[in-house]
Amino acid sequence: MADILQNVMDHAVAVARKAGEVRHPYKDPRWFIGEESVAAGEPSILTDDPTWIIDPIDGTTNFVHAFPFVAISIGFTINKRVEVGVVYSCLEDKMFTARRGGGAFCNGEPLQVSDQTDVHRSIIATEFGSNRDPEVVDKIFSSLRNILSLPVHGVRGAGTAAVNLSLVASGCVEAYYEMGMHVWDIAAGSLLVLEAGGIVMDVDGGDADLMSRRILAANNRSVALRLVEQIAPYRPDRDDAPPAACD
Ligand SMILES: O=P(O)(O)O[C@H]1[C@H](O)[C@@H](O)[C@H](O)[C@@H](O)[C@@H]1O
Ligand SMILES: [Mg+2]
Ligand SMILES: [Mg+2]
Repeated sequence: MADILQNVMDHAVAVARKAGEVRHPYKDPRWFIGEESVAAGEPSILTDDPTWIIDPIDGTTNFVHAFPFVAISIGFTINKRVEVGVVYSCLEDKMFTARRGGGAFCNGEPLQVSDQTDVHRSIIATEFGSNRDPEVVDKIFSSLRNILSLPVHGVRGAGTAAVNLSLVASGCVEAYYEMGMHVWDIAAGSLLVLEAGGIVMDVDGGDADLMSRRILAANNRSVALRLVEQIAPYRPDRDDAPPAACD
């Protein structure tokens, strides 16, 4: 694992030098999008530059309540594409790693998504999120009712987007969707799913967009598209939306 991260960091330095950059890729805030740095006022703009996208604790509510799923999520992008993803599920002691074109692994063992094509025999992961706006809550429950009524085998939520994505990559659930989470919740995990043979798209079936705060990750297209038909979509403010103007 240390080797993978070192290679990536070396790559980041090489890309920077090639571009004539003198910035240090591990220290310049423009090379990071982190939950805590953004909360502290740093920008949340994904550029073509090598960028680390970090969530130090994914599953904060779980952590506070000792609900045993908490993860560290580290993604690395170049040209806005995730090149490396690392999710460490702390209490399970599982280190999930993926490198674009290099497969996905859990503690060094290769991962493969489920081969189930029938949504009725699937488990779907999702989250309720933290938005209590009645219109949003209605959409969440509408999607849930539609999916439960398909019917599916079950609906689950680990309380962390990164772990939910690791569950798709591991073949434990067939799909995960959510609206309202952030880029640092999903950057690393989305590559785990792709490299384990799955797909990642928008909840309306369009192209995935890391900054859109919407994701549907699935083991295959047929399960994903059945879910697209059931999901009542809404559009949270994008992660790269300009800050609201002050009076
Ligand atoms: O625990 P954090 O890092 O805040 O991330 C969670 C996010 O805030 C919630 O909206 C989602 O539903 C969870 O899946 C995230 O993992
Ligand atoms: Mg998070
Ligand atoms: Mg967090």
